[in-house]
Amino acid sequence: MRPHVFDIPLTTRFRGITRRQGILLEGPRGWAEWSPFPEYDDIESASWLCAALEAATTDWPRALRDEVPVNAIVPALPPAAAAARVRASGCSTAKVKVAERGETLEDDIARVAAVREVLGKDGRIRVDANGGWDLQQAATAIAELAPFGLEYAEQPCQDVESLAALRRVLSARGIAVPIAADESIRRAGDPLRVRDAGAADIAILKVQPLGGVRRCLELAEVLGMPVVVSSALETSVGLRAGVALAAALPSLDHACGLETGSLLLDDVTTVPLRARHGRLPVEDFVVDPEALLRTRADDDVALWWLERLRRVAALLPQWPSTKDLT
Ligand SMILES: O=C(O)CCC(=O)C1=CC=C[C@@H](O)[C@@H]1C(=O)O
Ligand SMILES: [Mg+2]
Repeated sequence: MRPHVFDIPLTTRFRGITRRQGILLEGPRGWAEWSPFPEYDDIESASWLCAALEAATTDWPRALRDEVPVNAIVPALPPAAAAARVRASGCSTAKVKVAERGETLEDDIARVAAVREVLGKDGRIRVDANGGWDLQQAATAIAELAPFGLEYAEQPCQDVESLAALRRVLSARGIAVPIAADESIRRAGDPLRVRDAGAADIAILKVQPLGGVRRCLELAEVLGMPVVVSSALETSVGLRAGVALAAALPSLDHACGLETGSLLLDDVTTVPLRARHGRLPVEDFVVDPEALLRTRADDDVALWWLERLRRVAALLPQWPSTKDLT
């Protein structure tokens, strides 16, 4: 499997980064993406590599649908830019980033209000705080945002105990905003703690961090709560795995967070996975050799990623052979 290191600028800053980098690998069953965020250590990055191995060496589980609904993704932008993004997406659900460092609750309210204006009363809005609030701040912020109509609040606080406490506080105050867990599942030693602690109503599942499509299908079953399939900000190669998961889930009641291809300035397939009328097709892709050239990382970046891949592959007993990685 010859690795291709890619480096693609983002259209706008997202989760503190302005470029997306990673490795594409072509295996016997197709192309796979490995793109753990740069600050993740080797152990955490190993489950991302299990997901790539699955994509490269197996076929996707049987698809139960031929397209999947997606949400528009709204980074921490000023209200007018947030509104423009949602309008351009064609989606009737939007996920709005809130609790961004350096911003205030007023910024969040203005952004959510602008998105509600575009979507009208029938559109759905979910917010994602990435654990940026403590319990008190979360209770206040969700109470202020609830009148705009929230489908759910994703990872309002960092730890499982605070999420569980927040659910109790909201329910005692009669605020009917469901809580979704993202980092508390994908970055947790035990992803089932969220269920056992009563910390969430909805589970966010991301294929790469959770080790593959099949692993996510198993997790969805044992978690026993509605799931939302979401991306890890991948190229179309990585997004395809998310689509495969969304297509194979027995029930899919929520739009998926797989519209993030629109945040990349370039992509690697002949037809990039982009939403049309708020949906993505469940279709295979063709990698474009010219796009591979265009998106190729410079030597320093490539060396860093190849070295990282060698170290992390050495942690996986099932990895075919390190000499295949040159
Ligand atoms: O869920 C979506 O609509 C898009 C994906 C998304 O928001 C994220 C992808 C990758 C990293 C994260 O910071 C972020 C998230 O927290 O969900
Ligand atoms: Mg999230």
